[in-house]
Amino acid sequence: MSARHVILVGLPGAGKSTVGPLVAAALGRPFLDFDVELARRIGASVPEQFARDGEAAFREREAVLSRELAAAPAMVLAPGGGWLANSAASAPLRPAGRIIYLRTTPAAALARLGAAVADRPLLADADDPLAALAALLARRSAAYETADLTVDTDGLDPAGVADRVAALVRAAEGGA
Ligand SMILES: Nc1ncnc2c1ncn2[C@@H]1O[C@H](COP(=O)(O)OP(=O)(O)OP(=O)(O)O)[C@@H](O)[C@H]1O
Ligand SMILES: O=C(O)C1=C[C@@H](O)[C@@H](O)[C@H](O)C1
Ligand SMILES: [Mg+2]
Repeated sequence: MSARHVILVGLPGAGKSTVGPLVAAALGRPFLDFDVELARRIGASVPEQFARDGEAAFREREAVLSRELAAAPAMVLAPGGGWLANSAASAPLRPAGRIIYLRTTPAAALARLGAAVADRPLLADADDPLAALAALLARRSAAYETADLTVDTDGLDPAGVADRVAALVRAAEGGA
């Protein structure tokens, strides 16, 4: 099979947007961040889209972008944290992708996010963001665990995570 998209999945704070460009540089492929691309297309940030148009509209936008990318040349992709559990979005892209789960605990994700929790609409209004992240993980972990490959990110810095992802992808592609 030809080279496939490398698709990073995991909780908010897993590091998809941070690690993605490093993986892309290591593999010599373009990088695309869904949240950034959708904000550019719609002309509104993700929190603005949630507030103005609702979550369902945002999820449909993720699905449209996924369908477009299914036929695109191989890239490194960072969808939003809810993409894999949104099967209308992830199913069309799955056959064209190698899915890598950046696994993290809710506590580590929250520590990484810090004040940026305010930019995550599913966490921003929670009385207890740690409990909200744990609830997201409980709902999504079965989907995340269907990834082709997993990297445990707690205790690794972004460069360390990117090195592991790039090495796993090279090994998988070399053996394909
Ligand atoms: N391995 C890591 N070690 C320490 N900090 C990290 C690590 N990965 C990411 N971070 C930091 O965590 C924060 C959140 O990372 P990032 O935005 O990449 O998460 P994300 O997975 O894209 O989340 P979302 O699903 O909300 O888009 C950033 O400040 C980033 O610098
Ligand atoms: O985990 C999620 O469902 C989300 C994560 C972010 O990347 C954004 O896509 C949005 O805040 C939703
Ligand atoms: Mg991100």
